[in-house]
Amino acid sequence: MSAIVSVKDVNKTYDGGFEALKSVSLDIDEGEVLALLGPNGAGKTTLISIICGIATASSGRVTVGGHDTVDAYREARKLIGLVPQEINLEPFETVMNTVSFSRGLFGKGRDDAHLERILRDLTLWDKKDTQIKELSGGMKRRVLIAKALSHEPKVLFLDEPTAGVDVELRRDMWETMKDLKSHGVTIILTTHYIEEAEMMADRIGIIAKGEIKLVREKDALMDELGKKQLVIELAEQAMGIPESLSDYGLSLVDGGHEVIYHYDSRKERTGIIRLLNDLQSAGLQMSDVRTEQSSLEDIFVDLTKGEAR
Ligand SMILES: Nc1ncnc2c1ncn2[C@@H]1O[C@H](COP(=O)(O)OP(=O)(O)OP(=O)(O)O)[C@@H](O)[C@H]1O
Repeated sequence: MSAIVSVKDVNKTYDGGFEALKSVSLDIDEGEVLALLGPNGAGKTTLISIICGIATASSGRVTVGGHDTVDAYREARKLIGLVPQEINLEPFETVMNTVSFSRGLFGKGRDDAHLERILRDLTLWDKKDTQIKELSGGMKRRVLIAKALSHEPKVLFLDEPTAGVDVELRRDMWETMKDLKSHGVTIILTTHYIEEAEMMADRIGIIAKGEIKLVREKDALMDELGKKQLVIELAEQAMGIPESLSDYGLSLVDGGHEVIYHYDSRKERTGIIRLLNDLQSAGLQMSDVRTEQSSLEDIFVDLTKGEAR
């Protein structure tokens, strides 16, 4: 896969001297879904705004489809669809006019079939002649997506697309995103919902205090940083860990009713079988065994500890 968006060493200092981005470099591959996670004020919107050419970087370079977002702004911008955080629609306009006007702004010729397809995909077709002011909040969000897709962009930026929407609509939005991905659209998504990143993303980027802390394949990230533990429930309360088991680094929890063993699931030998045998030899009877893995949320909290501002 080749990078469709390339961010090289971007810095952003706002008037007043606040450094919102510090040496940010990031390549986004064609067709992938990248989720950008970060606490409030981390710099996510600033980064998206710079890539979309709405804000200017203080230094560094961004290209989209090989076009420099400053020197070749128009070409770069044509490839991008942006779904902003805030709903900024004209209340008296109809859905269809809103979407077709947006297409026109990018100099694209009329294509009724394309607009119909987008509106149908987003279950807005029945509302095509309805004025924006008569739509629910969730429908307005979908209009924002339709608008962003009207000029057939290759890269779609979604800035917290499901903030404040109900569970059902959130699921609909996820379906929409999956559908767009299957049509080859590259998606960059900012979100506070870890579950959303876990569900949708191929790669996860974590940003805090204006710096990219890491960018990694989601599965690899969960494997690498997701600590695994084996929880062994004891049939009878134990008063302590027997001396013969001291090498395992076990902890006794739940008032002596559970033993916890941390292990690395990527190793060929996890030590689990040997431990279970040794527990038995030490006279500890087990009533149940389960494994637990830390979630993306645990990983995120670990990496951004104390970084919110
Ligand atoms: N126009 C501006 N002038 C000065 N400072 C700004 C401006 N826009 C943003 N900032 C500051 O830059 C930092 C990053 O803001 P940004 O909106 O990029 O964060 P974010 O990660 O998108 O946050 P959130 O999750 O709350 O939307 C914040 O401290 C913010 O106050």
